[in-house]
Amino acid sequence: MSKVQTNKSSSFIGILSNLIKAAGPMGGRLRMSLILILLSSVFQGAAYTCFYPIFMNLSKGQTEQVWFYIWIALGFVVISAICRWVGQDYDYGGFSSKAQYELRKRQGEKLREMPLEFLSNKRSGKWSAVISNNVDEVISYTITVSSLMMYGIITPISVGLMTFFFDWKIAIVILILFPVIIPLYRWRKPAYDRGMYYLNEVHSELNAESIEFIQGLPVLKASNGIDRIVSRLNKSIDKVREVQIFGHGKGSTPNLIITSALEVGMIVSLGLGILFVLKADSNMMVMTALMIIVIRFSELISSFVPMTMIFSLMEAGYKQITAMLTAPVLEVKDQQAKPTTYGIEFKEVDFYYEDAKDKTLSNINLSIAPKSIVALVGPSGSGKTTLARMIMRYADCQQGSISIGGVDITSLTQNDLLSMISVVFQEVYLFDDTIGNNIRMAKPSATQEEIIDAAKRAQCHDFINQLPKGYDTPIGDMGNTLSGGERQRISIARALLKNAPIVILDEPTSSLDSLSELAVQQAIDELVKEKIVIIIAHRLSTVRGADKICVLEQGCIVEEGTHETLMHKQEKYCDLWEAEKQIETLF
Ligand SMILES: Nc1ncnc2c1ncn2[C@@H]1O[C@H](COP(=O)(O)OP(=O)(O)OP(=O)(O)O)[C@@H](O)[C@H]1O
Repeated sequence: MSKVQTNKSSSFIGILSNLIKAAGPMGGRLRMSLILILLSSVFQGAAYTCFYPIFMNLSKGQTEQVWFYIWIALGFVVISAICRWVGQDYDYGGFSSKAQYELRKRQGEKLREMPLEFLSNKRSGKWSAVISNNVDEVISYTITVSSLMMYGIITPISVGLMTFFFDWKIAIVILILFPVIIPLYRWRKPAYDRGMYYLNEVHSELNAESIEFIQGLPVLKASNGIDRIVSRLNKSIDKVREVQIFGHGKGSTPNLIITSALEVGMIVSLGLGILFVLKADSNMMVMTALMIIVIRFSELISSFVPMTMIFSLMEAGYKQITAMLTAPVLEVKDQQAKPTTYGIEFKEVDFYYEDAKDKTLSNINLSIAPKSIVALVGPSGSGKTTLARMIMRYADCQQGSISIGGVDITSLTQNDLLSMISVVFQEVYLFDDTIGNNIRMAKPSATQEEIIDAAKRAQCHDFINQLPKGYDTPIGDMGNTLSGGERQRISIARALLKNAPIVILDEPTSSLDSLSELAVQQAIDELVKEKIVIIIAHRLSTVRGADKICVLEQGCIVEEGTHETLMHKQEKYCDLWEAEKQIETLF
């Protein structure tokens, strides 16, 4: 995730303008709602200000004037209420939900454009937190929080300013409060922002760890590896606790200081008011009105302080959303049409993962002829999977180029590029849908006959037919009753339906028993007919017949050729082959 500026704090107006930006196409409606709520708080202030003439005229016994100002006050209250109702229509009129919907759609599109490298396990937890939690924080509460803040600050300021019409000394007494609150608020805001930013970060991390933990639970239980992951999860939970304790410690004291300063300020206001009355500089009735107003303000202003922290939380969420929406995407440079031939060419390719210290692939030069089978072999971590992923533009290489049919893959749209490639992974992901729809995913327009044909060729038609609802059986209803081999054959049926000219096989049979392996191998044989095949293999015996075998070591291709030529050379490949034979004789 790109770095978020934690040191730069926005002003109140700056945050509002960011929230308006986050609302996207609903931003105009939000701006109007905020203006209406601002007007509502000003008219509320005007209604309070009417207390002065009401009380002044009451003391003079001028009943008509009293009624006149009561009606004016009522008028202001009604206007204030109308502005508030229309303003809050942003929430109850469904605009806020629409803004969330649009923002999440924008994020979904962004995810599609991001390099797959950005969607690795660790980050997917972060992105899921941004899409679910941050969008909710930033959009759902904008009106509620902004209203409380405006009524807490704009209403008292308006009363203070309007009081000048009646008694300038009392007006100054009211406005004295604000030079106290505003610097205190400005002093604390960067710390609140930082606290909320870190809270956001540790929540995202916790989200990522929880997802990984839940998804990996069956494997973890089986492999006795649960303690290690639980300790990672616990570490994330501890971090959240630490940040919360730190935040509460840092936040509570200044909050208490601000709230106490306000209370003292109000008592000072009243004291000064009484002093003016005693010195006969001010009217007793103006003083009575001031007391009512100040008591009412204490409620309004006290809600302002906690709201500032929620505002910081919203700002932190906004920064995460912005970081996501501005994350780098896979750009299509000099867009070109999809090629008609599919030979693959790596030219002097260097690649390193964002967080890696060394190159993962170094100076890769590789030609894969149309309709040929190329096997990638080598020790674990040598870069086989990374090399194969580069063909799908998992991420862009930092040096060199990769082309298909003479067209640089960076000149192809993602749809065009991915339409040419089928991948069969070791781990099969089946979506929470019916078996038929899981196969159809590869070609949404496919007819039922095409799906059945693909399933037959992938050796899975018979077991699907035996299920109570056949192809309409929901995957979710089956729990874990599908075997690894059956899941793998469904994924091969998907690839067969897609009928892409390039097939990448990422050790699809390595975790299967020999019976399943045989069925899956038959399905693979059907899939790879007349295709370019790139196969990542641990067991050399499975790729003996490949047209080209590339041996990788520390990100470099150190040998390439057929099985026979490499055996003849008696170097790296030959050593790996001999080692494999020795292991086989042990079992
Ligand atoms: N998403 C990633 N971010 C950072 N480093 C990664 C990532 N994926 C792989 N690596 C690192 O890149 C190197 C090559 O990994 P890769 O998976 O390509 O090797 P491999 O030969 O396919 O290994 P294996 O046979 O164990 O699957 C390893 O050091 C690995 O830790």
